[in-house]
Amino acid sequence: MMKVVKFGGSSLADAAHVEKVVQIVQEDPDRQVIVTSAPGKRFSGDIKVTDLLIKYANATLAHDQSPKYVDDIFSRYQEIGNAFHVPATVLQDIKAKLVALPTQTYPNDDYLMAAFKAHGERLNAELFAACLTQAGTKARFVDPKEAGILLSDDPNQASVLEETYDNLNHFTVGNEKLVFPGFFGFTKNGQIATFARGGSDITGSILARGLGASLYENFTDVDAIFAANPKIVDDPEPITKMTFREMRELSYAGFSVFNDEAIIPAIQGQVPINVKNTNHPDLPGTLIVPEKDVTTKKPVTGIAGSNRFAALYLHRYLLNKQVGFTLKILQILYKYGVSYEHMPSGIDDLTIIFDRNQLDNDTIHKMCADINNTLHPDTLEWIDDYAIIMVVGEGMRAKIGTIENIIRPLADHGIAVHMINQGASRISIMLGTRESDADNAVRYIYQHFFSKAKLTI
Ligand SMILES: Nc1ncnc2c1ncn2[C@@H]1O[C@H](COP(=O)(O)OP(=O)(O)O)[C@@H](O)[C@H]1O
Ligand SMILES: N[C@@H](CC(=O)OP(=O)(O)O)C(=O)O
Repeated sequence: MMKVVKFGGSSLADAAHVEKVVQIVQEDPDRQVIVTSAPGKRFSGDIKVTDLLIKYANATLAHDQSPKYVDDIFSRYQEIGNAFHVPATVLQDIKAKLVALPTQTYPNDDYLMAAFKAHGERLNAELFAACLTQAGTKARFVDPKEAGILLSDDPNQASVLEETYDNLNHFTVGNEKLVFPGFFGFTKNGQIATFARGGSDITGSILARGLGASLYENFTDVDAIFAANPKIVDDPEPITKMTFREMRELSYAGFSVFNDEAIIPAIQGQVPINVKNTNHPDLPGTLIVPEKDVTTKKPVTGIAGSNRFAALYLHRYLLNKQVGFTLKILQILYKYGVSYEHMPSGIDDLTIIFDRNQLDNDTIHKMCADINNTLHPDTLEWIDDYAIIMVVGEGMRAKIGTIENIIRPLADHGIAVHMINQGASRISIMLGTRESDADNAVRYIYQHFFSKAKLTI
């Protein structure tokens, strides 16, 4: 029985939190592999170390050599290191690595950015291994290079290469605690590459699969994954158990508590995930498993909303009769290196939904002009203000009429629904709304399905 345990930035933000993390690691001998994020926000309005490193990278690119960037970052590690009385050499080494970042050579600015960002986790893993050792538990830092965590050549949006799992298969977990930095790995050329933001969850999941863990524990700052984002809905119900499929859809659509790509390695390795609170480790948290008992009494497990989308609406009469129309659109997207998220269609209409974070204004402009010139649609409209609401639940499969219960509260409150996608996934219904309506849509749907009076129906 071996557990991989990941601690998010909120769990490692300062010495008081690191103290709790040390206790959590020490109280269960199965917690042998630890994954650390960079120190996160200590209070609302604080800046995560990853964001401080991004500022430092941008300053370096702008030839700004002010020492304030290193000072701000180093002070975060120093506060933790001093509280644990780690040997002076540990903190000296952290400072030296930060100072050296601008002097290294990088293939281009994107790789420079990746290397700077990765040091948030790298230095925190080194520091945490020293803190554990100080607290009497034998621990060592593991470089992702040593473990063979190989990533694609996308420096800031990398994905894991399959060889990683062969490499991890040969990696031995002994008696000492192993502390891995999350968020980054190495390309085959030996360059640092990071996952997208929030990617330390992915590292934990890769290690859980690759090292054959019995459980992947993901420690954060909430008691559970709730049925709706607690920043949108007051005091939402905790989800005690959900399936991998439910988690994947909910995290895709806004449950930022668990990165949406991070579920994939856990699914491949069939490793259950337990999301728990570092501040209340005795609570059960949320268990994410391959299958669960389904009840139609509670068809909806969670409701998520995300504003990170944009849509291209296209109307042309007899679109359904035109051979190769969609192909031509896809060729244009391919030409600009753009992937799409969803493409719901009618007889004469097509809506293409994009992840807005993947697109800059120049690309949007050129892509729309190309579509206009090549396909001559009757109407072409770019909708920048687009949100997706996802209502998810394994129980929806067997329950008739759920769609009505989702739409009715929105209609009652005057919220327009621009798109409904039901059927593609059997366990979710996706709605498109204006960004300004997204939070209220989540609130009204939540109220309908989770208020106690409604549940007894
Ligand atoms: N449905 C949800 N349930 C719980 N937390 C959620 C949900 N949706 C969004 N969150 C947010 O996710 C946060 C935890 O994720 P994150 O900030 O990435 O933590 P960490 O620093 O531990 O990686 C919570 O503080 C909460 O605000
Ligand atoms: N530190 C990185 C990676 C990460 O996963 O962080 P966290 O576990 O705090 O979400 C980020 O801020 O994106």
